[in-house]
This record gives sequence, C-alpha cells and structure tokens, in this order.
Amino acid sequence: MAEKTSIVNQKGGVAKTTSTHNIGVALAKIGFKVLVVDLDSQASLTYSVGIDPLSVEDKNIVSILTAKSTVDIKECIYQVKTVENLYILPSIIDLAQIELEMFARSSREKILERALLPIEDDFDFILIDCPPQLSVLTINALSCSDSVIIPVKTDELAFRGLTQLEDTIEEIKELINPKLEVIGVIATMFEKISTEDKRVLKKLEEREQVIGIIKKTVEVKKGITKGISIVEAQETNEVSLVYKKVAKKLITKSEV
Ligand SMILES: Nc1ncnc2c1ncn2[C@@H]1O[C@H](COP(=O)(O)OP(=O)(O)OP(=O)(O)O)[C@@H](O)[C@H]1O
Repeated sequence: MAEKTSIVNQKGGVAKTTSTHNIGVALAKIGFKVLVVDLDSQASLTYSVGIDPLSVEDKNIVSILTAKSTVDIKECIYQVKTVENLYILPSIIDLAQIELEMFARSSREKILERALLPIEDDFDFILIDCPPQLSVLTINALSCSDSVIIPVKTDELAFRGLTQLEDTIEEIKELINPKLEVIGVIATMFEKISTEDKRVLKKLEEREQVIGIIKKTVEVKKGITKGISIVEAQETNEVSLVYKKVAKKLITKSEV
C-alpha cells in the first residue's frame, strides 16, 4: 500500500506545489512508483508537470470527487512524460465548485480516501498538493494521509500561520486519523542576506523539526513553463539535493 503524504500549508505561495513536484521526481528517479495528486483548483501542479488542464477536462480529480461518480480513477491518472515512474491525478478550475457539494455530503472528510482506494496498491508513494486554505479538500487530504510535510516560507507572516495549521493537524489526528504523522517543516525561499529570513529560520529550528532549507533561486522557476522540475534539470543543484534529502526521509518513514 502506498505511503500517502500531504504537502500542506493554508498560506499561499509557500512552495507546496514546487515541493510536491520535486519530491515526487526525486522518489521516482530512485525507482519508486509515485502518484502526485493536484488538489488545488489553480492546477499549478498540473501545469508544472507539463499538462494543460484543458486537455484533461473530462478525466481529472473532479471526476472522482463528484457525488455518484462512475468514472474509473485509473482513467484519470496520467504519466508524466519527462519522468519514468511519475504519474499525476490532475486538477482543473472546476475543483473550486465541487467543494460546496462535498461539504454537503455525509462522511465528507473521507471522500478522497474512498476515491484513492482502488489504486493505493499500484503506487509506492502518493503525494497530495493541498490548496492554500484549511478547506474540506485539505481536511480530506489530511484524513487519508499517513504523513504530512509542511513547507513554510521564511517570513514572519508564514511563521505566524503555523500554530493554526498545527492545531488543525492535531484535531484531525484526534478525531479522524490517528496514524497521521508530521514528518517536518521545509523552510522555503530562504534568503541568506535577509535578516528577517535568518530570524524566522532560527525560530523555526527552535520550534519545529526542520527537514530541509530551500534557498530562493531563479533556477527553480526556470523549468516550470517547460514542465521540468529542478531535480530533473539540475540534479546536483543545492535545491535539488535538499529535495532529494527530504525524499529519503519519506522513504525511511515508509519503511518503519
Ligand atoms: N526555492 C524557490 N526559489 C524561487 N522561487 C520559488 C522557489 N520555490 C518556489 N518558488 C516560486 O514561488 C511561487 C510559489 O510557489 P508554489 O506555487 O510552489 O507555492 P504554493 O504554496 O503551491 O502556492 P499556492 O498556495 O498558490 O498553491 C512559484 O512561482 C514558484 O516558482
């Protein structure tokens, strides 16, 4: 059965998508079969792996989360062309609309878990890129995951949002999913020359299990329009090495 990990933070623009993509590529390159799930209606992860959401309009995450869906999830999963062993369950803009429908259903926290059940044994790892809200979609991701990775941008506002996120994770552990384990925080877009970044990183390290520090660099953005992650484009780049280290943490967790 796949190790399922949510990449989560209710703050926007903290590198959830970038982290999901790069950790997914790192795991796939080792030889694991990996599914990345785009749970964000902005469909950034879908774009990042080189898929136009319009080209998957009929078969995507919405198809399987909709009430009374009869679509086979296997038909909604696409191979990422540039990376062997990497697959995506893509998103489209309509995902925002089905949240309301999901909210009205009973067992609303378990809709994603039920949807993923038929393919769990087909993958070694499933990474879920969560939306930037503590919405019913995020709750679904946390409810079905074995573990959580939290990307946090090294600025004061991002740091302040952590308590609310950790409270939510604790509540989900208590009420819905006792197996959920926080693997740690990735400090993202860190700029060494910034005093604020250094101060926030120090506070993060004092309070959290920091499993990686990702520097802010233009190299990360470069591949996005081509659908190529930095772990693919520049295997030995410092950022790639950190994402590979984080991937190894997940492997260790899955072996326990
Ligand atoms: N290490 C980095 N250096 C420079 N830019 C980065 C880095 N990591 C991510 N970015 C850029 O920051 C922006 C936000 O990143 P990303 O989309 O991964 O964040 P997110 O948390 O998924 O956002 P959202 O909450 O909107 O889904 C993107 O333009 C991305 O290319």
